[in-house]
Amino acid sequence: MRVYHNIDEFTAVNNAVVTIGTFDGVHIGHRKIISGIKELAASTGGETVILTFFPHPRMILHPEDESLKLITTIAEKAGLMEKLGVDHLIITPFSRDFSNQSAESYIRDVLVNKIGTKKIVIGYDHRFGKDRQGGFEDLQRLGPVYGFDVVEIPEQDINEVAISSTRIRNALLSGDIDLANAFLGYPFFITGNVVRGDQIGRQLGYPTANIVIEEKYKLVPCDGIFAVTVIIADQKYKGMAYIGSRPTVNGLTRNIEVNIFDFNQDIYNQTIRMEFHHYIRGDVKFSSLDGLKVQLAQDKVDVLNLDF
Ligand SMILES: Cc1cc2nc3c(=O)[nH]c(=O)nc-3n(C[C@H](O)[C@H](O)[C@H](O)COP(=O)(O)O)c2cc1C
Ligand SMILES: Nc1ncnc2c1ncn2[C@@H]1O[C@H](COP(=O)(O)OP(=O)(O)O)[C@@H](O)[C@H]1O
Repeated sequence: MRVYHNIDEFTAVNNAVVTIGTFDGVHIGHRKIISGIKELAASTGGETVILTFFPHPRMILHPEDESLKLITTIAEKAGLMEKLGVDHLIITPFSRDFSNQSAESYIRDVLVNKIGTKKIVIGYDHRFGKDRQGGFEDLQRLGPVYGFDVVEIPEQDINEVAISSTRIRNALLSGDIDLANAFLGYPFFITGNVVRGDQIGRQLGYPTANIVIEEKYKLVPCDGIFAVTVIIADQKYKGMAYIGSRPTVNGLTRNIEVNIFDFNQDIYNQTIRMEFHHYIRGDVKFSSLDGLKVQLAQDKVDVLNLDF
């Protein structure tokens, strides 16, 4: 898959089969659309093109506002699309110039001349161009003029897609990992760097790698303990993860930590990926570190008893 960070880097391809959207999570609804464009491309000898937008205008206009949370970072989204076999991913920032184009010039200059669109798969409610004046009707009207077909994604499918992105976010925020993963079609994951903590973990007999996620807009599940797999340098390990403020040791920051099973390596400063499989329990303030230690032994038993 080729990734373009600006639409100007893209040179038109033959028989481009295009879709446009945010695709947060690249979940089962999105996968249906992506397999749709892949089939269309395969039957016409064409190439698949996804046009997505990043950063979100709110991130540029209000960088201090951290309320916007996404299931996937832009890099994770690109990775998932690559795995699905998408040929081209164009990531355009929501610039003023871009959003000030008229609907007709967007269709002519971007979709037709820049991308070479021969088929566009789009929701009935997709809006584009200045003041969101353009829509499905404009594409249908101008398709014959510029030589492309418009394929509508039915209302029911759009609603499903929208519902599942919101439902996945809500499921992750309420600890329903099983539901989130069922909608995603793969285990929810985070990607981050391992940093130093207070080094209490190793004294407890449970060293925990502290993970820091660079992208502030990445959604982190609710506080609690989770059964996870950790991917370090292409190797997979099972483990138990903790998200919370460590009330037992009067922690001041909200941490993401993981005790990795059957593992004993220094991984400070490494980038790791952690996949969430099941929610185990909520965060608890223990009256002593010994109390926490007893619970950690039980958590490990509980995690190892699960199928994942
Ligand atoms: C599986 C797991 C469960 C945990 N549960 C709790 C908990 O219920 N309450 C709590 O205060 N801390 C909990 N912790 C966090 C520990 O307090 C933390 O790992 C310890 O303070 C070590 O911190 P350090 O990595 O900074 O050394 C848990 C950690 C793990 C790995
Ligand atoms: N099984 C393991 N699980 C997690 N981290 C481990 C493990 N074995 C060794 N480590 C290393 O030890 C570190 C965690 O030890 P810990 O005492 O909790 O220190 P810190 O407070 O700095 O996280 C990890 O960042 C990693 O480099």
